Amino acid sequence: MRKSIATVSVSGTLTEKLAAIAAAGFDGVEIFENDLLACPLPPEAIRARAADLGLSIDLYQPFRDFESVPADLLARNLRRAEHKFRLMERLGADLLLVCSNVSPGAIGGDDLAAEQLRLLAELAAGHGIRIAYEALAWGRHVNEYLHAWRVVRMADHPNLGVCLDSFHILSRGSDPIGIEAIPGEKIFFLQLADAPLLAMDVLQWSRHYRCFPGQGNFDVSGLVGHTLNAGYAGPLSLEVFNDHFRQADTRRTARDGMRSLIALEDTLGDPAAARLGSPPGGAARGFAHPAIPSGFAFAELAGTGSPGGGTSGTGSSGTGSTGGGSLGGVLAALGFARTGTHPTKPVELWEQGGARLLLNATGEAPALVAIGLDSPDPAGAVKHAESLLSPVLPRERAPEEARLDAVAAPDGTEIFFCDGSWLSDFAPEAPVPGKITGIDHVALTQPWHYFDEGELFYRTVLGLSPQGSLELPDPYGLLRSKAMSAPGGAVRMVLNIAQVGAGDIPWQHVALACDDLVAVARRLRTEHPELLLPIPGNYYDDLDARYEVDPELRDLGVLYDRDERGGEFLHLYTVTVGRVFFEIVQRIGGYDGYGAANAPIRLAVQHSGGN
Ligand SMILES: O=C(O)c1ccc(O)c(O)c1
Ligand SMILES: [Mg+2]
Repeated sequence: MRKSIATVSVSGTLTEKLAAIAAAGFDGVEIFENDLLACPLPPEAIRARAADLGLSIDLYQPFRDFESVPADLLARNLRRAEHKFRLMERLGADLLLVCSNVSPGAIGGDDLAAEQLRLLAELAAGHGIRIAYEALAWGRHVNEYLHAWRVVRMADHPNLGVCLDSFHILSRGSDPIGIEAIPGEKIFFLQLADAPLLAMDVLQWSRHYRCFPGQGNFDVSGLVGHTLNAGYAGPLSLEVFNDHFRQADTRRTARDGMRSLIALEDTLGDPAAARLGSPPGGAARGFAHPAIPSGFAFAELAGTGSPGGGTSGTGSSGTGSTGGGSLGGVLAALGFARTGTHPTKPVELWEQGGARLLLNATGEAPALVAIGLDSPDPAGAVKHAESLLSPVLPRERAPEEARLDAVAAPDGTEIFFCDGSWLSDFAPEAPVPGKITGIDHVALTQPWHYFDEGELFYRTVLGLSPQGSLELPDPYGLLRSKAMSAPGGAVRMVLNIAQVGAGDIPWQHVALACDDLVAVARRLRTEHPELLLPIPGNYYDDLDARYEVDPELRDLGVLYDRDERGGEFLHLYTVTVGRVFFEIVQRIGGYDGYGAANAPIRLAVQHSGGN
């Protein structure tokens, strides 16, 4: 299907927007009036610019507060429309979006609205222009899409149809099945936006929190399915008002919008996937995906060598971090052993149980740089990622080394798709037995303004489903956090926003699973107490008040959480090395969360180191 986007959806000047939209591969644009008014180019030059870029101008918008007005105002509105039609002729646009009147002075009654819209359509016809009437969710009288359709049907003019906008329909909880009752040729345009579920005034919600399909909680793909069933053959057009997008990189946002439409189309191609669409508040929507990862193959940490040698990164902030400790030293203290080295690269394999960590001696401050995922079809996974505009990373490798395909996540983390053959490069010794059984999850910081892009990437490229979104208090602000997981929790990722208040949150972490956290904590407390993040006594006083937990947790610095079903979570944190720290977790009784209630305690200690 043709893909379009409203210029209001991305940052920049009109010419910057057009260039970015074309570069992202869109076929057309909706020109938002403010962008045109502020543009120094005359309409003819904008038309030529769009044509040079291969973009059609699919719609001009919005035309406001036209219908349901007293006679004197109608005359003025028709004059205003006449000016816009002449502008559109110069621009080469033949579809005008008219949104339902929001003015308190608008007069009720469908007869009047229909009669006046009919006059407008007749005037438009003289210019070869058509009118797409859109019910704004906060329209004074017309605020439901089926109401807009009734008015359009009553007006009965070939140059008048409806514009459907997924936000206005789904934000009001209207059932989109009714779209199928509208003849496809009377649906002149389809605008798409998703949004997170928020209990707030619908106008504020629409103007600040819309996002691309797949980034929020609406079943946009289900709505598109109904619209196609009705016979709609026009473009899928993104129309997103979002405070972050307005500040983000123009090209990056346009590309992300394109990714969302490609992923949405994937769900349409597969009726079963389309049916996975969830109602507001329901479970995650599924995207068609060839190869959902089945586990963590490894996490790769850059920066340090072994405990004895190599570079050792130092903690960035004085407290809550090891002074000059190396990642290898921390891993050894956690019970990991170096089981292999790469034949051609300064990379070591460290293992314990099913947990595999690569230490890559790059000489930089320690950081989590890559994640290996076990994939049932690595080549298919990369092709899928490429189809969703993710950059595939070039790899240098010796001919005898295993082929490893990787793509870059929005935060720069390299994501490898693995089939197991990579391990033979390291010729590993048998891993030492230990209490740690595997990687439970990794937590990555997303760049400021690109949180939604991160979610869409993990959802569509990796096939993970969002588990829930949280805002966690931090001493200097609020940390936005979202957990994503593969079925059964085989792969779990936590996305955190990278900026709180004025400062960056630089940390990433790897959480390791174990079956006996108390035993791990006892050993650390005895042998390496300096590695344990100190947890305030006040936390344990509160824990005592809420739950009857073993008093030993306080001595060991182990944190605790319990879910409504009685599932329990025991976890501890190490101090930070460079940008990285480790968490060790034990899930009991089907606990499926991440100890979010305890994260603010950790953040405060990491920031202040107990001051
Ligand atoms: O917020 C608005 O005013 C507005 C304008 C035009 C649209 O198409 C829309 O969905 C909302
Ligand atoms: Mg709209």
